[in-house]
Amino acid sequence: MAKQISLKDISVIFDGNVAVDKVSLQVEKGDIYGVIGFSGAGKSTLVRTINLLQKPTSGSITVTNDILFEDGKQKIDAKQLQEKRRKIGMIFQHFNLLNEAKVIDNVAFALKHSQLSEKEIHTKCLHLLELVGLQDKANFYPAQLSGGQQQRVAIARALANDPDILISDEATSALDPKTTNQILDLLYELNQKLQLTIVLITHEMDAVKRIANKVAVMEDGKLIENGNLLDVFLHPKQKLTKQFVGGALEVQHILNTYSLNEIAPNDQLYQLVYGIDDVTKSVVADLDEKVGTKASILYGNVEVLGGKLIGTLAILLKLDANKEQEALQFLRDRNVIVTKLDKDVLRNV
Ligand SMILES: Nc1ncnc2c1ncn2[C@@H]1O[C@H](COP(=O)(O)OP(=O)(O)OP(=O)(O)O)[C@@H](O)[C@H]1O
Repeated sequence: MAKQISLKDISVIFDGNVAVDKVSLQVEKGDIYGVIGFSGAGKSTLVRTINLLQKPTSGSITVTNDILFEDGKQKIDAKQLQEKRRKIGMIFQHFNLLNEAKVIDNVAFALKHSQLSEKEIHTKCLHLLELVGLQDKANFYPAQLSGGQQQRVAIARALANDPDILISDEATSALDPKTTNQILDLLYELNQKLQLTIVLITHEMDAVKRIANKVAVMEDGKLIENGNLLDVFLHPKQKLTKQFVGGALEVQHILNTYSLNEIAPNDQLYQLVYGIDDVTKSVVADLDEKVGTKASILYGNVEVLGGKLIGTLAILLKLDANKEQEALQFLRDRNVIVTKLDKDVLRNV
């Protein structure tokens, strides 16, 4: 796959505060690359360097074979940068539409510098509105549309210059869950139909899980983990990543609802994450049968990730140390990712 975006050792420092700390990221053509992290992690700042809306303090940026920034300097002139930016569409949380302009004029706005005739612009805008499912809303004003529809207008506008890349900066954060999924599905459809590379900034793992093929996790300006979605999901290395995958926050919330104080000091809580290939097999039933445990299931969930079924369980094991090791080995031999859940940490979540 061709490299579309290459960020190398990018740092962004604001008045001595390091917002992005030596981050390197490679995005290939056709990727939907999720960039996830809590508020203030540096996601927006990093991604805004791709089109130099934010100049890095150091590092290099290459987009579709052109070096935009290197050795502390911009490497293309203002006109080239303008052209480059047109090939990088952006959508935002608050849509950023012109409220006094009709939907079609909002889309046409992005083409005001193009060589197209007025008629060609009109035809193109109608086509773009059709692409996002809003062909019947061309003459409406933004205020007459729902949030989801307004975001569709913003997507049509972002696609007006036939970009290779679309940056989505928390584009679904202001939308309800159903509309969020509809917008995510639209982005996926556009990715497939137009071979559009998408960089998806979000704080919601569900958004990443729904459409991304790759994911990068950011914390305190650093990229702490990245890779193929399934690899990261099944083998999370960092504590924060473990929290994001497997609905860990939800697991913790549910576990907290149990009376964990009643659990004996030697009883252990584990989170199990595993691929489900054979629906007739139960990993916990096998564990009980083969190792002689009596695992108690406190939480269970199955979801589809990259087309694969992934199960997440939280179980309680009452075992002596030897037996516990045997149980854990049994699970690991079956490619189950086992994470010990700290009861004290849980109480504090
Ligand atoms: N223009 C700026 N001037 C000074 N500090 C900034 C500027 N932009 C961002 N920062 C700081 O950089 C850090 C990273 O912010 P950034 O917006 O990139 O994080 P984020 O992960 O995208 O979070 P959010 O989802 O809340 O936007 C924050 O501490 C923020 O206050």
